[in-house]
Amino acid sequence: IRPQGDQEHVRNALLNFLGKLSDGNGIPDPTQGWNLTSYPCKDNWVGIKCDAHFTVKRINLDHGNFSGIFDPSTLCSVHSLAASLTIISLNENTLRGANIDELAKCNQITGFHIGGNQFSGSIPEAFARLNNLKRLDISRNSFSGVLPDLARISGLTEFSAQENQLSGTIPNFDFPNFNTFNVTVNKFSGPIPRGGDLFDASCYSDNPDLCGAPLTNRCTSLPSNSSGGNTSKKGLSNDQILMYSGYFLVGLVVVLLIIFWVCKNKKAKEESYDPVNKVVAINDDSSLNASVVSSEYKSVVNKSGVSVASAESGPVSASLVVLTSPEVNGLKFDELLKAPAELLGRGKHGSVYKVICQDQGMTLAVKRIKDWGISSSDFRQRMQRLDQVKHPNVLPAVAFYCSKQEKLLVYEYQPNGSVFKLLHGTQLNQVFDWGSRLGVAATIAEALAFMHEQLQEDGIAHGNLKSSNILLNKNMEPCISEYVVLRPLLDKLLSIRDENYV
Ligand SMILES: Nc1ncnc2c1ncn2[C@@H]1O[C@H](COP(=O)(O)OP(=O)(O)OP(=O)(O)O)[C@@H](O)[C@H]1O
Repeated sequence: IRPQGDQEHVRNALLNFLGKLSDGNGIPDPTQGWNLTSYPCKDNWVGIKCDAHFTVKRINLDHGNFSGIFDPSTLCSVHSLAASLTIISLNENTLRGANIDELAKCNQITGFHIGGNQFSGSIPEAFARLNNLKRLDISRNSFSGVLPDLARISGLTEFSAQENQLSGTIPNFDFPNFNTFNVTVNKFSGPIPRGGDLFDASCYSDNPDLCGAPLTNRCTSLPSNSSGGNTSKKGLSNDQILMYSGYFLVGLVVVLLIIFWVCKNKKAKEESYDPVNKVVAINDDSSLNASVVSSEYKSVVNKSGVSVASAESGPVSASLVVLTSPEVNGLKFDELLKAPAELLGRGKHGSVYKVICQDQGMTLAVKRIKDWGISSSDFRQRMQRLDQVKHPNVLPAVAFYCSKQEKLLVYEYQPNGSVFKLLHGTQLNQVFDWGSRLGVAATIAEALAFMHEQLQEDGIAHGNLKSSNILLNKNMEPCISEYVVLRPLLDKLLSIRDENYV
């Protein structure tokens, strides 16, 4: 049995509800209850059905001659009523509606019957939240607009909506569950959903734009969603659309993660690329073909991101540095390094490769220096200092690469061999008489004197002057090559002495 206070609340709510329903006139016959001197369950108000605990379960005021307003908020905002009411039946009155969406608060409702009234406007979305609804009768009113997705209410077995002005598509109801279905005389359009043919064509008649079984007019195209129907073009419910969108988003995230992972790995691989090993491999196996050599050089350039630069660009840490040289200005260095290469020879201090750049019409000689005990910064400083000192008989480096383990020097290729080859007769058809030899010696001595004078303060000497490092340029002029490749012998002796002393 409900406490007195609660019953008073319920009584007040019902009287409020009736007041609006009857437009303030109440129930004409006082013997029917509905007054402040009695209680709805205890005194058996007309139209009220309660259970054994005096809880209001049903309100049935069909044919009550009511012409006011049905406002569900008067009932459903009272917690105990909202939790107990299962049926509201107001058929065959002349009622209009207000706050109809508030009915969703009475979520125990299993039957809502307002057939034969004057309700108008659209059916609120909130109706689709009446999860316990089994029977819905909104027939013979003036409802318009599209239906909410009532197909979400899984237990629905009766839907009577005939003689309204409803439009849009018919929700994808679970027709096999239904025992009553009627949407005649409306403005529904599109195909009758799957299973809808369980009901006769008479249940669909007078909807000119409806098509498909059980109607005789066939659907010619996919249903249009422009009228705002609650199903998608392919008959997907909102839930399904939401679900597929979720799958799509998860898929997208996975794909993006994979792309991110692949890119990261690629970058890590590029960063961990060690040109030394490749060069060593070439050095260890002279039968390796030229393209291997060139690809190694290419990766050096790619890694550094440096192409031909002017002298002002200066050194780039652990990367290829292009020094000034009129011959290579404007030449793209990566293109140059893509070119085929061939091993020219191995000396005591490293190997030299001939690299042919056909596009630019240039041929270069690249020397990889082996085991040179000099720091990268020292090497870089020497190269840059040397670049400032020019002599026509000293072959300038056009570029260098410098990392902790690796040092490369790039020169213009000199086509006429070395003084060593002239002296030892390996070059045929070359006459190297004493006059020419003295001329070469004088030229080299002069060039050397110039370099020593210029670089005196820097303490930079050639350190490895010999006939194989005196090359003959295209004019058969002798040029000192590989200046600065080695520290001067004196430096070496001093460092050996220091090491022993320590
Ligand atoms: N710029 C160049 N143009 C043409 N040939 C070159 C050039 N630089 C070097 N060479 C040739 O490449 C070959 C190998 O040179 P490399 O300097 O490695 O040998 P090396 O002088 O005998 O030894 P090292 O200088 O290491 O003591 C030599 O025959 C040399 O004349």
